[in-house]
Amino acid sequence: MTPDYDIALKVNQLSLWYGERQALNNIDLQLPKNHITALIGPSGCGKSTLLRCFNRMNDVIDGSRMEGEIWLGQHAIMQPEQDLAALRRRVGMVFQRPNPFPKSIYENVVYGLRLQGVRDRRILNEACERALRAAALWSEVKDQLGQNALTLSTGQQQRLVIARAIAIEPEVLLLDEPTSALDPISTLVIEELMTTLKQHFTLVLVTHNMQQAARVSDYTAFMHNGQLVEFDETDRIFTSPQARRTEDYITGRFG
Ligand SMILES: Nc1ncnc2c1ncn2[C@@H]1O[C@H](COP(=O)(O)OP(=O)(O)OP(=O)(O)O)[C@@H](O)[C@H]1O
Repeated sequence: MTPDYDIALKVNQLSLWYGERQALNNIDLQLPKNHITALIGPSGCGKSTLLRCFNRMNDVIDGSRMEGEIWLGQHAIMQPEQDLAALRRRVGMVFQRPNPFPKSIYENVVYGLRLQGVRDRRILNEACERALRAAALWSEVKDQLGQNALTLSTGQQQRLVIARAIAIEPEVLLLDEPTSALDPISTLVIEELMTTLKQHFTLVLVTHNMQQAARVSDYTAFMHNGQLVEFDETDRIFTSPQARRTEDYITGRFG
């Protein structure tokens, strides 16, 4: 069946092994453009592994091996000759713990543009402001752009890292438990931010927090033992899941 939304990422029969251990088992999935998809499931089910496939981060893990296809738009990203730097310009990533560079706020945000060879100060300044505004951080830091990023609070650092990721205008933003190191207020700020960012980007969110998945995501994929058990609109996953395993998980019977 053809879905009634545009597809940003398409996964066909994807399997992944770490050595002998199979971590992903024959995943088929289509992630809608300009929406937030949450990946949920019990610890060790393969959420982060699947997320890391989308920018080929698993490549650096010794002994990992993948089969299947992933399409970013019209572009197959699994070929050995894939330029990984080019892929990661199109697919940005934010981790559990904010990881700003020990540089100024400004230099953190324009880092990716500088790597691309952008030298024009006016272009860098505009991109910096645009990204910080989009990351809901501009009003807090606009008078201290030269300050070391490590002096910001953890919640501000996470928004800075998001600004750094979106400054180079990727198509997809991968978020691996982006609020698990944050207090409840900073968590809410990031959740609101995610819902505004989807106007411009496709977001994929790994979260342990089912309330968070229910609050912010449009679609939810429930994984178990390396399999994709169910993918649907978030409301349907949480109100009328089709699979018994999904129901057991969301009602707290396991995981
Ligand atoms: N670098 C690695 N080397 C070997 N095995 C790994 C590696 N990373 C993950 N695994 C294994 O792959 C399986 C899936 O792990 P993954 O981290 O993707 O799950 P997860 O659902 O994100 O878990 P969690 O919610 O605890 O973060 C687990 O059995 C894990 O032990």
